[in-house]
Amino acid sequence: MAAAGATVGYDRMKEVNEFDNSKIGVKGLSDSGIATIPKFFVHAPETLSDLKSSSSCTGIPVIDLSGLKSHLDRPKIVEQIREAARTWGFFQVINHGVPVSVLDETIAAIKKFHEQPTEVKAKHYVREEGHGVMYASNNDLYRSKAATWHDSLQVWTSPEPAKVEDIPAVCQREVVEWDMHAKNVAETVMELLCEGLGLETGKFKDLGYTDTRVFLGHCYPYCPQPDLTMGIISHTDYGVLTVLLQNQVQGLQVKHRDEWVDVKPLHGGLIINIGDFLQIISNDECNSVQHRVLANSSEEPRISIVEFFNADRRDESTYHGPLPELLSPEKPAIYRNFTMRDFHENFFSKGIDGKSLVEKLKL
Ligand SMILES: O=C(O)CCC(=O)C(=O)O
Ligand SMILES: [Fe+2]
Repeated sequence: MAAAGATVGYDRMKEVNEFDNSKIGVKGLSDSGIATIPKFFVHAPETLSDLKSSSSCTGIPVIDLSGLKSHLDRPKIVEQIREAARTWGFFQVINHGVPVSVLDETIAAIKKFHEQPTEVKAKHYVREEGHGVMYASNNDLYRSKAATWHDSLQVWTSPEPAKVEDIPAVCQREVVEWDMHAKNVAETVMELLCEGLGLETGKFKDLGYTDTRVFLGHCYPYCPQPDLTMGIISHTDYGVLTVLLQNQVQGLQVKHRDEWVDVKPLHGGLIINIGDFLQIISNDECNSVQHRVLANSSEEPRISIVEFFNADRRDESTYHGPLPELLSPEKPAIYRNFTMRDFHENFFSKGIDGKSLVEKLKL
């Protein structure tokens, strides 16, 4: 008898391989006009039963950075960021210094990349994570239980930057420029977080957290059966901090007080979220929160630009852990010390979903 859920004669791995080898991505499937999605995209009933946003709350905090240079406003901004990092783990910043025209141009360039004909994009289609440029559908296609409805262009920008000529021509200038803008915003936010946590000025910058970066340009094309799959499954980001830019197509949700809350598009805003690494070294003063993207039911593709900031993974032997400055007899360490080797082994063994990285390092 076949196992529950399995269909006699269905060879999942064969279908996944055929899809991967075709290099058409979900954008290609969507453009072909299919009315039903291939079975390997269909998620388990537990995932699908919980797809609607259940919260009536207005959404993640929006923090205006325009008063940063004012001695009166700065302490208020520091407090807002500290509070948002602790409670929501997600917030939007406005008046962050990056011109809105740059946000629009970056989104447009990534959209253009994904809208090129398959044969043009196929030249970049590879599965070699960790360096250079990689365009693929579902970075975790061979590790996940079910595939999700998105394709991504991934560019490693620092400390070992991809060769500029390897970045697709339609978005080369925009990717390189965005990397610098995202770095500036991350430096500002990390500095404000340092202030809020009572850490020495420049602590996160000195630790090199804005020098280790990966750029991702996701595309969530129209999905004909959005109730059967996901855009990206629920996960936490594993690094220090993420800077996220989205177009006007809704889909991102964050978990807050056990409910899914929509992150509504805010033109001109940039979303910031805390990763597992920062939750651990801040000894839970900052929170790395579960988030996910619903499969896109609108004709317009959802585009998001994600820049991950992390500790330098080349140094495998230095120990990281809760910062001693944040510990006291009342607030003892919640996590054990770890090396980046430990951290990455744990990350890749867990797959993208689950909260287990933080859990595994708990004392
Ligand atoms: O597309 C988005 O808005 C979120 C993407 C995301 O969570 C990720 O790449 O880790
Ligand atoms: Fe994420």
